[in-house]
Amino acid sequence: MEEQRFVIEASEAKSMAQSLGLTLAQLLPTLVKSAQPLARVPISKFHVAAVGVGVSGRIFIGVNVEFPDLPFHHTIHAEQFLLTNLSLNKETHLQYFAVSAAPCGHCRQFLQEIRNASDIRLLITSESDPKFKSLSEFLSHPFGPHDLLPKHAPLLLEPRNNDLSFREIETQSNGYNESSISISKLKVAALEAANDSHAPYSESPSGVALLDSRGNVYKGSYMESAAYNPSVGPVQAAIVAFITGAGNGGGEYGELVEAVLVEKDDAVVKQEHTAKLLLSSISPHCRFNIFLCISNKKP
Ligand SMILES: O=c1ccn([C@H]2C[C@H](O)[C@@H](CO)O2)c(=O)[nH]1
Ligand SMILES: [Zn+2]
Repeated sequence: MEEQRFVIEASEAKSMAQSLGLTLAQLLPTLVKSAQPLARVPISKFHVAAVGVGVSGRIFIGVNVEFPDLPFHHTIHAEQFLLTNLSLNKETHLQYFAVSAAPCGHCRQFLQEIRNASDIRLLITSESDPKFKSLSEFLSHPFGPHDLLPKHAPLLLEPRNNDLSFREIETQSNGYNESSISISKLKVAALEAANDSHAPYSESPSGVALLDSRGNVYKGSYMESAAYNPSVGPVQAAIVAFITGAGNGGGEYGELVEAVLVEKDDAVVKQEHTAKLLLSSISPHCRFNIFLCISNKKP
């Protein structure tokens, strides 16, 4: 039960709503306050929670996560956390969400990565008369995937396979002896995450897998924004997986002991240095490994 705090199964969500005489959408704002303490906000102390419902009827929670000692752009906004949580759980569309404060411009932009984003409905619980309104009311004249991609290209949350693999003969690692089982396991997980990565703008998908001291693996896929800057890095995505999966949201980053990043050898956007920086800051003893992959997609 504790482990379910960032995802509520559809049947449970439905019975919660029914017992309160509410629709699923109406239930969302009632869950925001209890989610706010899950935010990790050592810098601002400003707890943001976003609670959304997907097409499956499952409810997902997102909170903001800040990293002291690093520049602000590493921060994960609650809305980005929410979308990462949906993506990790293979939820293909976000319908409604309630959030404790008005989404910033950067989050309004990141939400554009979802198909028919303007129809997503959102409610701000801190308003005096909170009501669901369409995202298009918060961001008119949007710039988004439709400006850059072919119409039928898979968007964020939609199934994809980037068709990445390792070369037959391993050519590159950081020199670390790859004999350990944990590294091979992480390598497979990080490649899966890279194959799920939403990186149509740079065509530089990447994935990270993290191992904690209890042997649990957490995967994270890089997710790009058409406007570039609001993108979510693969380490950030894996941290979301760690926070949501590490039991009651209380996992300490110091429990992370091993990390594997997989990215393309000819990527124009490279994660290596940023990933290393973020990981070494939050868990100084976490070993970092990088493995390069190739794309089997025909140009
Ligand atoms: O849309 C927003 C705006 C801000 N924040 C977070 C970022 C930072 O942690 C804190 C203060 O800006 O609130 C969000 O999570 N979502
Ligand atoms: Zn934001």
